[in-house]
Amino acid sequence: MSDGRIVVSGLTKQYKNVRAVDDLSFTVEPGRVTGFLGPNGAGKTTTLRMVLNLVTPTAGTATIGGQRYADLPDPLRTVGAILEASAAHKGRTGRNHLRVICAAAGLPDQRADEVLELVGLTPAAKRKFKGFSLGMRQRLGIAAAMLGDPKVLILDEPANGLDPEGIRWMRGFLRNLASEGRTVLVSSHLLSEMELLADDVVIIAAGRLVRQGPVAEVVGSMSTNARVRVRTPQAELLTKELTQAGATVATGTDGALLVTGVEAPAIGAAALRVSAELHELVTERPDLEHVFLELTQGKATIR
Ligand SMILES: Nc1ncnc2c1ncn2[C@@H]1O[C@H](COP(=O)(O)OP(=O)(O)OP(=O)(O)O)[C@@H](O)[C@H]1O
Repeated sequence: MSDGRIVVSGLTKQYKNVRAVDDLSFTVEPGRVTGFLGPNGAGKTTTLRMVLNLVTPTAGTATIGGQRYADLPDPLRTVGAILEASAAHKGRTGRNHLRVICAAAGLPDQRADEVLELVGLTPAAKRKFKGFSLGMRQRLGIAAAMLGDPKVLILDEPANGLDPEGIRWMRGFLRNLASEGRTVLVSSHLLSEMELLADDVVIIAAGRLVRQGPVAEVVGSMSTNARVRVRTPQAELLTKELTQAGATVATGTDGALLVTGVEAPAIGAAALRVSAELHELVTERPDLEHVFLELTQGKATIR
């Protein structure tokens, strides 16, 4: 096993009526947290399942450190994964849940306590799973994934339902794992979550790749279309002046002008030139989640 890089190449999964994953290719680098992002039903879980050899691809390959999961000599110590955070016996304590996994994987019992410590669950070690909050369940899932001290971590929606404090903890935890040189792949359907957690992002919709790159770059490319909201009694006059300056002007339902293509200072200057009185001049950055939905929705058919 070399570096823990995940390479997905031409991966496809055709269910009876649904092409859940469609010729998907991307790379996940070690030493970074990569967000795997897509709306519900985009094919994230199916992709992760194929990477982990739980679903057989219709076409294409997925490798981890150059090998398919099925060919890894010691998969549990190479890859840790959670596909469902809340899967544990209700009456069992957190520690016992982990010990059962240790026993099955041939790991020493003490490893259970080590990973509980790692995820900050030591105080709750003796509590029964049924009393765990969602955040604690997520942490326990991560603890289980860490049992084999894996080089690669694959987490399906680990931040789902976490409060801001939980997300902050998750960020620190995942960053730390990446800084140790591990490969960390986390899925989510929320861009805002990935902005907080990930270095890189792979966006899919309807089983296909939409964007891939550093999260700041991808988000930057999505938020360029700022719009300025302008209210003036001389709407017609200002519209003419702005259009001549290369702007696109639409009128909102409330009569305000919605201007794209020029920034607020240029609009102020245009208003001054034609002596238009300004009652409102507000730059509206598009809500990223909204842009993300637009970016992905166009691709989604009924699935
Ligand atoms: N075993 C299966 N048989 C038939 N269709 C399936 C099966 N598993 C998934 N699908 C379909 O494949 C598509 C992709 O599902 P998948 O669970 O991979 O998406 P996802 O991005 O993980 O979504 P979510 O965030 O809702 O879990 C969906 O349309 C789903 O209904």
